[in-house]
Amino acid sequence: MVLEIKNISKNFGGISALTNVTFSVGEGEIFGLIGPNGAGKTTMFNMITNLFSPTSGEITFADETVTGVKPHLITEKGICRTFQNIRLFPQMTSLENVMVGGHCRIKSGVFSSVIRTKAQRNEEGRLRETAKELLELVGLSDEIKTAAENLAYGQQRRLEIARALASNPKLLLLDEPAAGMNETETASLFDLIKKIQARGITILIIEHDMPLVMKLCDRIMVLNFGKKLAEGTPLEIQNNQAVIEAYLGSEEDEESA
Ligand SMILES: Nc1ncnc2c1ncn2[C@@H]1O[C@H](COP(=O)(O)OP(=O)(O)OP(=O)(O)O)[C@@H](O)[C@H]1O
Repeated sequence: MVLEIKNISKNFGGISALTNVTFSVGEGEIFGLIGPNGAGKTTMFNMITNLFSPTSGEITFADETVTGVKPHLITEKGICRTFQNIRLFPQMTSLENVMVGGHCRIKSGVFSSVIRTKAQRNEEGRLRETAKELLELVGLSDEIKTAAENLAYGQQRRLEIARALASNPKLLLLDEPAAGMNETETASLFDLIKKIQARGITILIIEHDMPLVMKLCDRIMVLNFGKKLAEGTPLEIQNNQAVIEAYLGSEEDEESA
């Protein structure tokens, strides 16, 4: 297993955002994390990337404990994420945004950056080539010089994925990548995520677009009120009575609200 989550709990003051959640993700899998609003999905991503530390429990990545490891070191170990709210540098070009994402793989230090040694220029050249290749992968080859703020919404989401890939992750966490996308954009997102999987990258995805989740994921875990409600293949999840009730319940709540 690439990622093992063991009995993770997280309390924010009096709120139990996660309670004793255990699951694992196998190498090369696309694993879906679903559940009603406020179920604890983003909190789980924040635990894995150690943006917040868990109240209790353990997380291992490639058989190594990563609980308590600083976020930038987590990236170095090979875990990278995108955020629910797009976090690009708006005035930088697409190419520059992706190059920033690859910066953690640069070895040259401050001194060589200042005097721009040959080694440093070579490294920057490699970074630029990788960034171009990733922009091609996500379908943004024609927008290399476009400032991120001038890209269409769906393009910005794909740029975020390219930037995350620039850190050369083994595990990619995608937080609602289809949010705000139209049907055509969602269809091309599906193809993109499959291409990323074909590169041998394991994917953990939070997504509310159920048709996309069911088509895309190898396995799915459902969270409800911070607890694991169910885990299984898309077919098992669709036929799980507790899951059906949790979703119908939340829809009825929304209707009566
Ligand atoms: N930093 C925080 N401080 C206090 N409470 C928090 C914090 N982050 C999350 N929570 C609470 O933890 C619970 C789970 O939130 P979380 O954002 O993980 O849910 P989610 O499943 O990702 O929801 P959504 O689908 O709406 O994004 C919620 O009750 C939320 O208010």
